[in-house]
Amino acid sequence: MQVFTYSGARFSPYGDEQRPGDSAALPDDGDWLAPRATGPLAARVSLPGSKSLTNRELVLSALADGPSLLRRPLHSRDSMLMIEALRSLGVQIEQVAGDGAYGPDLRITPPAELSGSTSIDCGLAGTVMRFLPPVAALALGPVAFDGDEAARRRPMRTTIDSLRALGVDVNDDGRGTLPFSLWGAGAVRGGEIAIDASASSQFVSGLLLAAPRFTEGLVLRHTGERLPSMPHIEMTVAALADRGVTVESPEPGVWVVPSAPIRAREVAIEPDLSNAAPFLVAAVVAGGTVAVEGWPTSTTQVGADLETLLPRFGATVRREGDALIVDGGAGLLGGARVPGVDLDLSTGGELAPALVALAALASSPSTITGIGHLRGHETDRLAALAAEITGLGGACTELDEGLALEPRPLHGGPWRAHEDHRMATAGAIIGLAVDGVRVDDIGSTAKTLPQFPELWHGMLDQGADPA
Ligand SMILES: O=C(O)C1=C[C@@H](OP(=O)(O)O)[C@@H](O)[C@H](O)C1
Ligand SMILES: C=C(OP(=O)(O)O)C(=O)O
Repeated sequence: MQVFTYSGARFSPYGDEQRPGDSAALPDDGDWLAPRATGPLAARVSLPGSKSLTNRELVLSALADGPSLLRRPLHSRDSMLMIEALRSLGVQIEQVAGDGAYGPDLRITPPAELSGSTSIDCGLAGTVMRFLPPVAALALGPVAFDGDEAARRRPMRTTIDSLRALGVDVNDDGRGTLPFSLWGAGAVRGGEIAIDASASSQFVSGLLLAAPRFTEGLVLRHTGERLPSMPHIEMTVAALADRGVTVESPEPGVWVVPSAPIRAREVAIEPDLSNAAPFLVAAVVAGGTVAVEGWPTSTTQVGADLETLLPRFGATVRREGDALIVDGGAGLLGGARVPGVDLDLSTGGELAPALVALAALASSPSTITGIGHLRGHETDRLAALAAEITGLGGACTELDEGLALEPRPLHGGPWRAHEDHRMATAGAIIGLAVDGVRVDDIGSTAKTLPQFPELWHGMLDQGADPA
């Protein structure tokens, strides 16, 4: 069995070896020359597991009443960071042989008591920095949290304030970001607290995941004006329900979590539907079809919305067997008209970079709103998308809560990933249609999809027979 390593800032499931497919496209300066599409596609793509599901199930398994088994989990930098952090809190996590194409299954055995006196590297993973502090508060002893330089710019004040409101001893420098530390008392009493989760749904999810282990459970009230990414909160509530914990929501923005055992279970992780976005968008650009295999019939993943979003750009979408198939017809490259869109993406901000890249190639203007909170993602995604699209000759301007795009002919040039996996894949989308787009850090895709370069090349190599 292939040995997966969990070390190094740039995670690779291939250990120190170079990832297949990378070398051909890497010029001397280390940039990745995005491959052009040369004709309509006829591709089938199978993707690794969902980051959001994997990291939730890792946390719930660590807090459960016995050993759990995750089948076909994601193996990427974000899941590696979660695994290492949980191990350092005393959780046993072993790789066991499974039937997944992208690595082993995971058996997770919770300790009798979580142990503190450790430090946790959050990397750039929002799920690690927002989900683990409430878990660490259940451990005994000090736990320090830090991450990448870019992670120190992501909002954390709500996590810090909510822990304090729960009576946890937190030490920070008042900036509301990493690094900070807390002193776990071995238990959290719980009760009722109010938080402002307008900067990230992960503040809510992090508290809900640990709350069944609070002595009195939790009544959580969101007080801010907006609450992004609701499907991710629904995913958290559903994952808890599947483990025997019923979270009630008596009114919008209020969740009531009982103090209850979190059941151990075996769970199969669905493919990552947000990571399907660039592949499915490729069919709209290149024309022809891209099928993503293993598309769930029902899911809490917001990537499911691609089924209704991509037709707005002129594609047709169908299901065949277990696959979702996007048919781009002649495709933008074959002369099909790809209309711009007016979209509110407040529920699915994760999909924004791929859809903005497509909108930059569209033949009429687009406005994408409801995504102000993307300024606190891996990078300020609104500034980054506007800068990179403008750098290639496009017209993309920032709005208060979104982006406005006008059709312009694009030219090749550098595309900076800003350490953001979804910026890197957005550059790959534009590079399908524009010669000479060079992504500076394709390795950033290792955050949630280390196999991106070879899957992308593999998709393009499966072009339709011109006859
Ligand atoms: O809970 C989760 O797994 C996530 C929630 C969302 O965060 P925000 O609410 O901060 O956008 C999403 O964008 C992120 O990629 C994953
Ligand atoms: C915002 C994202 O990640 P994170 O889980 O680090 O918040 C993302 O993957 O688009």
